[in-house]
Amino acid sequence: MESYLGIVVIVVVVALLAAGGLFLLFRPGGRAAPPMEPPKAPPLPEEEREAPSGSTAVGEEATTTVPPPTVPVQAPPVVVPEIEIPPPSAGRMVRLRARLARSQNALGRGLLDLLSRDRLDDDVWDEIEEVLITADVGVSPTRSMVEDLRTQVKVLGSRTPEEVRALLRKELLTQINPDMDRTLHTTPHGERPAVVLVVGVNGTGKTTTTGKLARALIGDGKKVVLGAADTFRAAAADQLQTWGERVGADVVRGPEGGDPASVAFDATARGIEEKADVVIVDTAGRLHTKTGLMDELGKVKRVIEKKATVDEVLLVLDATTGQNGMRQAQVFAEVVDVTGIALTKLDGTAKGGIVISVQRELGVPVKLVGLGEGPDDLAPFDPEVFVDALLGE
Ligand SMILES: Nc1nc2c(ncn2[C@@H]2O[C@H](COP(=O)(O)OP(=O)(O)OP(=O)(O)O)[C@@H](O)[C@H]2O)c(=O)[nH]1
Repeated sequence: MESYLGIVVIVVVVALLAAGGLFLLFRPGGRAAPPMEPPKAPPLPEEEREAPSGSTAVGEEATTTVPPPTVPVQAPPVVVPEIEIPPPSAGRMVRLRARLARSQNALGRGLLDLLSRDRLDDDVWDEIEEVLITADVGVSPTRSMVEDLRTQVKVLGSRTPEEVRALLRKELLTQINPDMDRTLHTTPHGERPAVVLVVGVNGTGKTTTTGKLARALIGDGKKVVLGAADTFRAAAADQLQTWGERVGADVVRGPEGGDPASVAFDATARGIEEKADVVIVDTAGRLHTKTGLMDELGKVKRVIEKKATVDEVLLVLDATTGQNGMRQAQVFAEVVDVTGIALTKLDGTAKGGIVISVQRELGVPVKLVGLGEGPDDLAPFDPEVFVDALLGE
């Protein structure tokens, strides 16, 4: 009987505890304990919210992988290259004349110092001759200069520094010959553009000069088409393409190792089609054999002439290569009628006298000079500015 009463008491106590618990849980205004949430992973960027690529699918063989989700490919933004507006070519040589400092020190100052000495004996004249030869003036122009200077110094007698400078200025100008026609012929002929053929040994700065020239002409308000007929070197065509894109000039190119004449023809045709003022054709200057070069350049020129006139054959010559460069230039001058010289890297040499010797040797004027690596560092050659820069004015 006692054990029966005990069981009843336990049942009553349990029932009371249960009722209290229920009351606590569901009392008015009360809240159930929040369920435990798993910790939140940091939010993924949009494209990563899909299943990771290559993840194993549930219920599949462990070796089977799910193909990567197709992530919508966003088209890259269209980058429209900014077209540059290059400055006009006029006055560039004045702007760049300080770049002739090395020639000024070696040639201009050297001569001024020697000619200012009180006594000009044979030793001094030998030194003057040496300065001229070292600056690449060339043997025969040096002789004629020394002779002229000797005569004039005798006439002058005692010399003031101003007189020496004036004397030297006059003599250098005579040697450079300011009367030569240095105009770059780029005027179109009615419907047909003018054509400039750029020739020279690779490495002289030929492609760079072609690109710089295009900029200068565009700066002067002309419409230009470029022909990358140096098909021998793919990099040359790429380089030209970049130059063209920067200034909005069309570049016609062919397959690597293709026929340069066909590129020249296409470029001329494009020039006519687009009503361009000038077509500039960059050629490969492989000097493997003289006949090979003659055949190649001859063909390029003939093919252009089916559609237009070749107005300029511009020979690019590296001023730092001295007599070696001069010999190569002579080969080009023998195979094609050069009408002008573009003398590059004149900023990097003390041998400014090459202006005199190259004109004398080839009988054609220096029309353009390269005075730096910048895109607008190509200037129409101005003899007076050049001589004044040499003499430090
Ligand atoms: N300082 C200076 N550097 C120049 C001048 N002209 C060209 N160069 C540089 O000379 C370097 C060599 O040029 P090149 O190897 O001749 O290259 P390129 O112009 O493609 O010539 P090609 O091989 O004939 O096509 C380049 O870095 C040019 O920027 C110049 O007038 N002055």
